[in-house]
Amino acid sequence: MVDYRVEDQFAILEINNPPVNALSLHVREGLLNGVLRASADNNVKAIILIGKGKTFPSGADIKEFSRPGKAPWLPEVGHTIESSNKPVFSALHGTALGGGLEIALFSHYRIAEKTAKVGFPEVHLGLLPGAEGTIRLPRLTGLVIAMEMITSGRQVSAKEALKFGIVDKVVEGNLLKETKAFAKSVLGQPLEPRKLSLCGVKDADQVDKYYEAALKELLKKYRGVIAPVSCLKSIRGSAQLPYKEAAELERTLFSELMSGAQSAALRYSFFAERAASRWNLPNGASSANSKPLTIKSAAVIGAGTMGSGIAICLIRSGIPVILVEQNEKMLENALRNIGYILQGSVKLGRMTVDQRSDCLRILQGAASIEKLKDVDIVIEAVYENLKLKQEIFEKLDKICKPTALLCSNTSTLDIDLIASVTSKPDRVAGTHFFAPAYIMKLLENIYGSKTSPITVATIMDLGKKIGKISVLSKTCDGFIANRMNKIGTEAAFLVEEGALPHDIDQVLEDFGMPMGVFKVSDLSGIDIGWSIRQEMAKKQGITLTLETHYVSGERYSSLADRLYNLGRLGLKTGKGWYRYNNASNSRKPIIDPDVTDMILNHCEKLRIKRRQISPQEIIERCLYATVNEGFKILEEGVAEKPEDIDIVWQYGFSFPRYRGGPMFYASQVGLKKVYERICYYHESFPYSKHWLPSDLLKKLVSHPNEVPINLWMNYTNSKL
Ligand SMILES: CCCCCCCCCCCCCC(=O)CC(=O)SCCNC(=O)CCNC(=O)[C@H](O)C(C)(C)COP(=O)(O)OP(=O)(O)OC[C@H]1O[C@@H](n2cnc3c(N)ncnc32)[C@H](O)[C@@H]1OP(=O)(O)O
Ligand SMILES: NC(=O)C1=CN([C@@H]2O[C@H](COP(=O)(O)OP(=O)(O)OC[C@H]3O[C@@H](n4cnc5c(N)ncnc54)[C@H](O)[C@@H]3O)[C@@H](O)[C@H]2O)C=CC1
Repeated sequence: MVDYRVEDQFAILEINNPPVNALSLHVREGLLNGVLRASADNNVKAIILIGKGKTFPSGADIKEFSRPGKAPWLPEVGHTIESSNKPVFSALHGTALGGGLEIALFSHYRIAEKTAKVGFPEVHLGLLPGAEGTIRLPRLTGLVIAMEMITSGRQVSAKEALKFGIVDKVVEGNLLKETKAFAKSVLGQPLEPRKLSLCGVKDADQVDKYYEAALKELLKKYRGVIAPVSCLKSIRGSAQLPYKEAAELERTLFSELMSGAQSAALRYSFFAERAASRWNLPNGASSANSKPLTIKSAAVIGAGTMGSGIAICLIRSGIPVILVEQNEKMLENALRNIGYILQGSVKLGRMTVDQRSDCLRILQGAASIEKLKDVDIVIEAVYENLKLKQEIFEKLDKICKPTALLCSNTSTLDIDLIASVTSKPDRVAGTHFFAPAYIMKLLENIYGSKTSPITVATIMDLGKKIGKISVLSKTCDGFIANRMNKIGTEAAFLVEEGALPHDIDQVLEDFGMPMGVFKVSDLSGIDIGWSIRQEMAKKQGITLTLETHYVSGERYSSLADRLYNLGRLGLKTGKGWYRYNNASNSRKPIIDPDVTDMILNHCEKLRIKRRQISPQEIIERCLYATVNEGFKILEEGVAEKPEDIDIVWQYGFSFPRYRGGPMFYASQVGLKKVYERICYYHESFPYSKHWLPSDLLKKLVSHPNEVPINLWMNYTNSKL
């Protein structure tokens, strides 16, 4: 794991632990033994630590954090490095992160290859750099930069690291050769001034001021997240306490974070995200054995909200797009709108003026689909209407080249029904983007019964290329995301039973959702849900009234229909579940007594006796109903593994990452407890079929050994 050799009186300790040279136990042992051996060898003048392959160590081995660890610990390795009688040089390339950067900070000198990046990403894992990173970095950079780098987890370039004083030299070419050359130039100089444990923090007298300012920012930016604040406390300790005591404080804070629920969820999320990019189809095809096609050109049909956003995602990644609308006028409007959106990105500093021009240069409009014969992929984003989509796919089947992939952005429709009108159903799939498509990171890809592995591999790969997190779902009504989301339904029932919209929103926001469900509904428009419900009723041959309380034996809430009838369509009309001060263009929701009156009237008419509802019930009703559906989705193979579901929720619905996702959350509460509450709610609400307990969940609770391994979370010890 650490190769030891002596060259030109340099002991070279080459860390070899692919893929990212994580500091696993054997690497720590190798470093410790290597430094001791070199220190005792009279033929060695200096020691060089370097990574083999693509990087210097990118951190501690996160997998080791979930099991009891073993000494030597990183701080012990670090102090052995610092107290060596020979100068130690860390030669950085790739990504020197976390524990990797800490090892470098224990070294006496740091040389970075020009393209290297350094940083402390621990905060993203709900941790702090616990091998004295919070004590050492401020000694090099001063407090402000250390606070910013450690609480944000930002990686900085070699050039910036040089400016901040983190590295001593930036080199080009052969890193080892350049490090030796640098080493020769400083050999013989005293080591004491190079030992950070002996240095002070230069702006220590300003610590209270910097701490207060940073804390204020953090509390605003990372509501409910604890690691950034712990990072800050530890950095404050670095300035206020003697080195040893500061290190002890850091250790205490690190242990608190490590044993806490937030870090467990964030570490799970790190691996879950990577696991979601791996997929297996029932026919044995998988991400490991299927190669994607290269997508060099694309077409998007329908330039409304979604189509325009999808086109932006593609052109931003350099993929030329033909955007198709119904007529020239609509096309012109859409192209102008895309120009404005990109202009907004320039204003926000997300792209340059030149990049915007490059994007627009590869965007072409068309008012007919006849022009699509040469494109590699078509993404259809017209209205959510099966007949219309089938007509379009039938035409595309005739016009497009035989190798072209034909994809739909449908949010609910069965991909098999869309594919059935084509002669090449193996080339048909769903590519479900989330609104706004040019911002939201999730791409939920959907395969039908005939979709080929190449098609799946290509859309999963395309997602990655355009900067999305791709997750694969089998086709079904609503796929993973929309099928599982029971929050809105249960929230409306809770309002009928006694809660008020702002009570529910507050509880969901306190849980960590960025916005409560009623605020989201106002933002997207009350009319959107209304049209979906009307369409559904039409399909079933039902007429919905304001008194409708059951539809086909299922409980139904007409509260939102009442809002629609009152013209309260949400933010756009200045009134919805909340009121908005449109005169001042404010998007701030204001609690509206008229809505409370409307709710009370509704309940009176339907003879619903209202009662006090606790925050606990709100969370249980909204989340456990969702979790129950999640288990049904797993059972049916719609999602292959729980990690896929949690990643869909994190990136599609902004579920707080520090809670892992609904499935992880349920595992932390305890599946047995969740199951019991689901059974209780099923008994209480027999007319809501989403409370019918999932068989898989029942089995996990009663006969866990009979459940296939992929239906367990791999990266956590789920509690029963
Ligand atoms: C008696 C008791 C006494 C107790 C005393 C205890 C004292 C203990 C003190 C310990 C202090 C430790 C302090 C510390 O500083 C902690 C850390 O260092 S935490 C880790 C910080 N580093 C990171 O968070 C980096 C995470 N990785 C990345 O950001 C990216 O992987 C990276 C940029 C490095 C590379 O990206 P890319 O090329 O895109 O590759 P992938 O992301 O796909 O990764 C490839 C592969 O590698 C796995 N992996 C990556 N990083 C790690 C890691 N740090 N540990 C383990 N595995 C890692 C990743 O999961 C991928 O594998 P898959 O199989 O695909 O999942
Ligand atoms: N709006 C949302 O939040 C999301 C919507 N979706 C799905 O995306 C699809 C599109 O939705 P939106 O963009 O919201 O709808 P939209 O109404 O904003 O846009 C649809 C566009 O399709 C165009 N169109 C209709 N028939 C056409 C044809 N024959 N040829 C070319 N263009 C045609 C319309 O002129 C319109 O501009 C739907 O299937 C929807 O379910 C998916 C995810 C989120």
